[in-house]
Amino acid sequence: MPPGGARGRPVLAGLLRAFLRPYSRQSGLVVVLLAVQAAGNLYLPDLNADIIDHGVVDGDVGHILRAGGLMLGIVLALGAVSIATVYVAARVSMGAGADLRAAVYTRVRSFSAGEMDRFGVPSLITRNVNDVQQVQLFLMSLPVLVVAVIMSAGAVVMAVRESARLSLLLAVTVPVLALVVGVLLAVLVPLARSVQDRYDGMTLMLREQITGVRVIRAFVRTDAERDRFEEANAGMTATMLRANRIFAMTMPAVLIIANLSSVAVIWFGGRLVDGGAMPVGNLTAFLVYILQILVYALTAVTVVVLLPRAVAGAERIQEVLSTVPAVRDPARLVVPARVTGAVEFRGVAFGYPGGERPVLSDLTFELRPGRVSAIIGGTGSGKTTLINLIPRFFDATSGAVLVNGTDVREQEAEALWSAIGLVPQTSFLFGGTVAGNLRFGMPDATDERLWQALDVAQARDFVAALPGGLDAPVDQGGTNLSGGQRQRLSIARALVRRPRLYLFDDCFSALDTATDARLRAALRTETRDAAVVIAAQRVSTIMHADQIIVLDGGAVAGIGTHRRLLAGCAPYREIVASQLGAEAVR
Ligand SMILES: Nc1ncnc2c1ncn2[C@@H]1O[C@H](COP(=O)(O)OP(=O)(O)OP(=O)(O)O)[C@@H](O)[C@H]1O
Repeated sequence: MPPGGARGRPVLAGLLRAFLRPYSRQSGLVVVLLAVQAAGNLYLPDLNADIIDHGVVDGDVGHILRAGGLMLGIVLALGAVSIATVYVAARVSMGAGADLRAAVYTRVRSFSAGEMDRFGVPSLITRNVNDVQQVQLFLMSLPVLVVAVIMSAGAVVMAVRESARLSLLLAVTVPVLALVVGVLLAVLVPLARSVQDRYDGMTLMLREQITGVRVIRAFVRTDAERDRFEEANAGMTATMLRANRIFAMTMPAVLIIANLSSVAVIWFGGRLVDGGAMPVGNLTAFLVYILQILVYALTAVTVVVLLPRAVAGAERIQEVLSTVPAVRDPARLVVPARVTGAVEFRGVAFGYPGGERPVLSDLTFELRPGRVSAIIGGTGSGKTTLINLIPRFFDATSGAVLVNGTDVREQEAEALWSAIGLVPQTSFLFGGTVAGNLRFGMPDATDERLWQALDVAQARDFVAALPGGLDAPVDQGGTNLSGGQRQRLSIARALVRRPRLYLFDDCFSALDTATDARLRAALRTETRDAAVVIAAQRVSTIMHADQIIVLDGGAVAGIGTHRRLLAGCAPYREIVASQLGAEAVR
């Protein structure tokens, strides 16, 4: 069902109800203040009629001054009430909007890699920023809608009070107005929804084009991509223009109805006044009420037009809020007796959600503390997937992964992660300084500790050469550093924490062979008591490991030392021969 359909509106209403609940007292106050404003505004024309009928017509200057003074007092009081309303309403909508954003953020933070993949990062950002803003915008204009409804209904009542006979005119005006507004909305609502969809598409395209700008240039696709953008931009402009053109017709349409109604009121009202059936003051008041009905109907339209985008936003937000992360802490936590860094895979199989075939199958092995274990395999053989099962980024489809002798599914995630030093395949640095990045997992680490970690990661020289050294600035994503420098800082960041279990996911590939060798030699001493797991494609990186696990198509093809595997594992021999030459396998 499209956004804004029968399912969409309850989603928006439900979301508003839930997030306005903590502000129910302030919201109640806003409604009361709005009602006071409406009552005052409805009373003013009546008071004006009184001045005309009993002051002007009777020539009673005292009455005019008294009623005029009262009018002035009411107008001033209404001004004060209006300021108070805006203040409280703004606090409610800003507060509820902030809570909504925080709720989406907290939920996204609890997502496992599976949910992240399902939504996609750009979409999660748009939902947290743009969609929340749409809902907030609607929330901010809700008081206008409330006023419009109270005022229109009140003006009808007051008009009938002024003259029941003349009110028969309303039987014509109101349906005509309803028809015009109905037609406008029927055209505008789908257009507004289409603007929202195009806006989404445009955001996605821009994100892709800006992120991939180097690839676009390298493949000489600049013109083609510009055309794609211009086409989308023109489409969006055309839709918005159409919506605005129709919206622009609203004002003249309502004005025509207003003017025709005024003529009719004066025509028929004049006759009633002439015949003595209606005082002239009531006629003026009646005119004002009719105009109020029309003006507030117009205001309501401007708010209702925001509805489709808010509904679409609410649906997308609700989708995030109602997604339960597949990886969660268990109800009963098991705390491992000892944190040793030991890892055990027991008959583990894994398939990505929606994937046809399992990516890993029947994995059984141990990764022991004090030893370097390597995982080697061709591209796509499942090395990263295997590593990701250890910190429980995904859960095994069958079998069990044990860390520190306990199933990872039974442990508290934060406790599990604090025992692990992970260096991902693609290093990621945060905007800030070198020291800020290194202290990411251990905020109170001393400078000495940072330099020690940089030493092991073979990064001391380049950091020392940076202006500012440890305080040298790092751009978001580490874009002001080379791939190898990023990689080494990312390794140092893991070392600073001195965890019991290191997971190096193919992170030595950006280093030249000599640096790679020096780094691994230094690592040996630094990580003496910890369990070290290195996933790699390069044989030279892992050949000296205590234990090498050969992955082939997601299954274990052999486990052993370099020497033993050369003797008895054909897939390993193939890998070695392809990288080091036939000589190496003789
Ligand atoms: N998020 C994902 N969703 C679906 N399938 C995935 C996902 N990530 C990886 N795969 C698939 O799982 C398989 C194993 O991928 P994985 O990244 O674990 O391999 P790898 O051995 O680390 O490869 P490389 O050395 O190229 O990094 C591949 O066939 C890949 O297409």
